[in-house]
Amino acid sequence: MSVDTQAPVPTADRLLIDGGTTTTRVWSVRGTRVLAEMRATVGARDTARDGSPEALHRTVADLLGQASAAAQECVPGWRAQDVVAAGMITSPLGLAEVPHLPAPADLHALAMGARVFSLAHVSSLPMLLLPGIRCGPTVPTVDGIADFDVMRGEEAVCLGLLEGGMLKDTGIALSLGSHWKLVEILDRRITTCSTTMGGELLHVLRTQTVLSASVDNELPAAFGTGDMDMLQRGLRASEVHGLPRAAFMTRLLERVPGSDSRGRLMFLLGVVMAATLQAWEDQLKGRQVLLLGARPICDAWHFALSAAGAEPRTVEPQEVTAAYVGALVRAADIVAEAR
Ligand SMILES: O=C(O)C(=O)C[C@@H](O)[C@H](O)CO
Repeated sequence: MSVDTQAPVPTADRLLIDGGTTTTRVWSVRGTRVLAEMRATVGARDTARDGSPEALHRTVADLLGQASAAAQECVPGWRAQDVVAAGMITSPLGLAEVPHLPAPADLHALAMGARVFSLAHVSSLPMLLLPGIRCGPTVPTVDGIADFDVMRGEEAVCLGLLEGGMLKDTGIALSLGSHWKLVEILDRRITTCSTTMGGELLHVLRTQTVLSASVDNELPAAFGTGDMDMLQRGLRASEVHGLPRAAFMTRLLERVPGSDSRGRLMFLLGVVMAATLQAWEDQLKGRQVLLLGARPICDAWHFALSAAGAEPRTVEPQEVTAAYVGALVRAADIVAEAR
């Protein structure tokens, strides 16, 4: 007789939150089917900058309302039973803090570490907040700080990719959001991660420094040979001269006849990437790496990692979203089953 060990197909109506460093997304779902997605460029970074979580709390309340209205419009009778959230929104810069779980951890451990909150100013529904994961010693020391790291949000995506079979039982994923984070998975559990502020650093250099006059606002949607050439030159400049000097070269390039703002942004991207890649190169050589992020950033990393001897593969953004949604729904179901 065969025993069916498959999890039952989820059917509940829910609101899900991915609360990141710079962006907050809310999905209304039936089971794992997304009915609507709402987003705003407000996140944990705003709480840090303002010294108050007010803007984030207000944004979350608005997004939950909008996602509910959109779901009810497309599925009459849709009614959320709860809100499930992960990411920086479960940090002290978010809605309420849930302590990190120690690595190694799997989806079941994540669900068991979740906490239910009642936050009436944000939603009338119970809110299940999932923890992030910490890697390294329980209490880090100054000397050992390089061996310590944390994540909030990326663990849900990676565990969702594992559940969906996109990630093998053992593997590496590189998440390319506000923070660039390398996540290692061993025997279906997250074991380590290494984080750089690559995304935020690029954003700040591009928008808040003198370089904002030298570069385009957005990366090109698709790269041509000229783009790749400038990316490569930025990578090299950073390796040889270090990030602060190579970043200034972006401005100096304005004096080069024929140089344009698109090429200079590609150069700057290469500068920031090289400074990140240095720390990871040995670990990645010969390894398959799943790239998770916006298409242009993934394309740039695909190029740099291939050149560094790794085997990168880009996961489509809709598959990353499906993995995130799947992990949040599964974790909430595990919590419900355990009650
Ligand atoms: O857990 C925390 O407190 C972090 O600062 C982790 C951060 O890097 C997020 O993972 C970004 O998504």
